[in-house]
Amino acid sequence: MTRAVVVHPDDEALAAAVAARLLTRLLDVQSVRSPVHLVLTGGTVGIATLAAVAASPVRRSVDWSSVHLWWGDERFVPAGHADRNETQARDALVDALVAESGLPAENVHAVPGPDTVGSPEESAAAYAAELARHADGAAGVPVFDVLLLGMGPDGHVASLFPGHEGLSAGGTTVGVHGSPKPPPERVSLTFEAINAAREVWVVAAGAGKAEPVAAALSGAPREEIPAAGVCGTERTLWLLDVAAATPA
Ligand SMILES: O=C(O)[C@H](O)[C@@H](O)[C@H](O)[C@H](O)COP(=O)(O)O
Repeated sequence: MTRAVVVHPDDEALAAAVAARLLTRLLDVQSVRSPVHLVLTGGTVGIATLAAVAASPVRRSVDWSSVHLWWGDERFVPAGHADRNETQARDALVDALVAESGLPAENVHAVPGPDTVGSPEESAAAYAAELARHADGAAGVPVFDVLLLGMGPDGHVASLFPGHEGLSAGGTTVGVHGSPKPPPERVSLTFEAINAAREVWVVAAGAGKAEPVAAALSGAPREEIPAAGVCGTERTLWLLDVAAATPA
């Protein structure tokens, strides 16, 4: 497994570069295997990256008919709610891929919300079952080709927060309560599921991320800095802007 850190001038350049890197990676993977499994993230930079993919002419080079989209975490709010990572991803890119680029609607694997299940735990169980239905590795999830993660100022990734019960959860998914980042109820992939990905890309921008970035890269305990606990089986990329890469 290799790890690399790539730094960009600012958040706009970062989102554009991650989009270009992602599209190129999808093309490279599709030249050797199919289907491709991509895990999306919420957050400012995560969604900006999807918007940059939508704006790129290279988007037309990808065979979206054999791509599956998943989420690393989801807020436990109803389908269509503005706070859902899915809603923001659909608005930025996903609905256009379904309407115009041949992405099958059934390949968009949304995490169930309170409009269809009764609790974050029920949602986590349903999402785990969907992941298992597409599993091709021993981990009970598809072997994700790229798993995108934003990172919070406390070092959280997905909805794995410092000191929270999700950090030690077994299995592939976990229901989260009392999230310090609103909304409080969420569903998240576990470290086990995240680290089954071939490539994990942590994307972070802004001075507020510099301290957890430095801590994660210097080996902080994942209980304190969850971002320190993510690792792709083949590669881990830290894709940053200068502000996030510059410790105070
Ligand atoms: O559901 C969420 O909120 C996201 O999945 C979360 O993990 C996000 O990626 C980070 O909090 C970074 O968000 P920003 O890029 O907006 O700081």
